[in-house]
Order: sequence, then structure tokens, then C-alpha cells
Amino acid sequence: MPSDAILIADGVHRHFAGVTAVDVEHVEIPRGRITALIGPNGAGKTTFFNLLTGFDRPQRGTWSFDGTPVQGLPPYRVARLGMVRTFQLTKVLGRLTVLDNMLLGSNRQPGERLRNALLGVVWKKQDRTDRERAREILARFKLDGKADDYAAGLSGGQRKLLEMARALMNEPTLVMLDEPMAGVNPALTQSLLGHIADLRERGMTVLFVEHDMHMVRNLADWVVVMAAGRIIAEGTPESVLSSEAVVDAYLGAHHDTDLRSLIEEDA
Ligand SMILES: Nc1ncnc2c1ncn2[C@@H]1O[C@H](COP(=O)(O)OP(=O)(O)OP(=O)(O)O)[C@@H](O)[C@H]1O
Repeated sequence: MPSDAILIADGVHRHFAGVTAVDVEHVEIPRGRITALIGPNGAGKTTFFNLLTGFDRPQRGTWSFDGTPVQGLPPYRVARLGMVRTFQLTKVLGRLTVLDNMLLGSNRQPGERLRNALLGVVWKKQDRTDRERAREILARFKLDGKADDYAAGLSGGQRKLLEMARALMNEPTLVMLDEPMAGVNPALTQSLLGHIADLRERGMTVLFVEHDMHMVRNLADWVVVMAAGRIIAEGTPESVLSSEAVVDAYLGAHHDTDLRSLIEEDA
């Protein structure tokens, strides 16, 4: 599918003391689409996310985002280019308010904030713009009523929503979500699905890691499968989920998602 790729990675290799975590020869993520990165536990999905976004360094490999080489850049510079990610375990700060968590997502650096604070009027204008944007996004995620509450009081699902909302403060073009549904109760699942689909409607590209095959089926335009660090298959959800290699990769790892029954459901 990727005739127009927003992210292209080549020869990315990361090992930890003899264990190969990531060994990706080549992968492309299509622009403006939702791509699911799936694979059994320990396949290397989170490590690959960490490498791409500068939170970890590979032993070798190159990748580019929107034509710009990104390898070697620290996370904040990757984010400034428009490539943002969320974490499997949310990094929401409980002792800050929901609104302050959002302001931390703004791509202004603390130093920049300080410098601008000394400039008075300029800072006030930028701060007001950031706050307006934060409230606007919170309203979209139905968290505006909680803007002044401590984030510690949010449920697990609301934290996931807040983390996604915060990622949007940077006006990203690529949003990478690491297991957005993990720990989310069924009441919020539908709303999260809607928010992810909405990102695509707004022209963003989404790459998400997920174990829930119903979600992959419902949401993804394209699926990339990892096993033992390598990309073993890619294609549309229908073709990938009926591939024997994919089923073997999951069942071989005794994965809890019963892919075989999902496939039989379709037959
Ligand atoms: N910091 C680390 N030190 C040592 N080994 C690591 C480290 N991070 C990851 N690994 C190893 O790398 C491999 C890939 O792990 P990773 O967490 O990327 O897989 P994953 O596909 O995200 O798994 P899951 O679906 O369970 O989150 C595993 O064997 C893991 O034990």
C-alpha cells in the first residue's frame, strides 16, 4: 500500500546483551492512514517505537520522517518535527492539573517559556494561545470539565485520553500510540476508537501498537506484523489476519488473543 510513505525505516537493529529486540530491514508507514503494528509479546514493537522516537538508540539503522532523517535526534526534536507518541503506561503527571499536563505537551521548551516570561507581553500572548488550544482539545475529548482537577483523580481510561489529547498540543502529523486500549474499560473503548478515527479525519497519520484484534480490524487501513524483532508480514487487516505465518507467530507464542477463532468467524 505505501505509495506515499510518511515514515521510512531501513536496517534498524537493536539488541540487548545478545537478545535481538529489533531487526527491521525495511518498513514504510503510509501517510494519512491508520497503521496497526501487531505481534506477540516480546516481538519488539515497543522497542521499535522507542527507537523511532529517540527514546532509545539502535546499534545501526536509518529512518526518515516526511523526508527528514530522524535517527540520532532526541525525543523533543522528533516531536517538534511533528512525530509524537504515547506510552503503554501513561506518563500523565498525577500531581499536576489536567490543564497543566496539557501545557507540558506544548512544544515550547521550559527555557523558551522562561525567556518569553521575561519578555512579558509576548509570553502572555503565547501562554494564552496554548491555554486556549489546550481547552479546545480537552473539550473534544470531553475532559474540559476536569481541566482544573488533579490528573491523579482520573480513571485509567481518562488518563489514556489525556495522554492522547496532550500529544495533540504539538499539532503533530504522525501520532504513535502504544497500546491505547490497554487498561481502558469497555465504556471508554468506543470513545477512544472514535478519537483515533477522528485523527485520520483531521489528516493525521496514526501508527498504533495493539493486541486487540477487534480493534485492529475495526480501525486499521494497513497492518504490519512483527515477530522476534523482524517484520514478518504486512497488508490489509483482512489479508494479514488470515495469513498462516501471522497465526503461527501468535499461537507459537501462546498469545492470549485467539486469532484462529477470529479468522474462523470471518469464514
Ligand atoms: N531495556 C531492555 N533491556 C533488555 N532487554 C530488553 C529491554 N527492552 C526490551 N528488551 C527485550 O527486547 C525484546 C522486545 O521487547 P519489546 O518490549 O519491544 O516487545 P513488545 O513487542 O513491545 O512486547 P509487548 O507486546 O509484550 O509489549 C524482548 O525480548 C525484551 O525482553
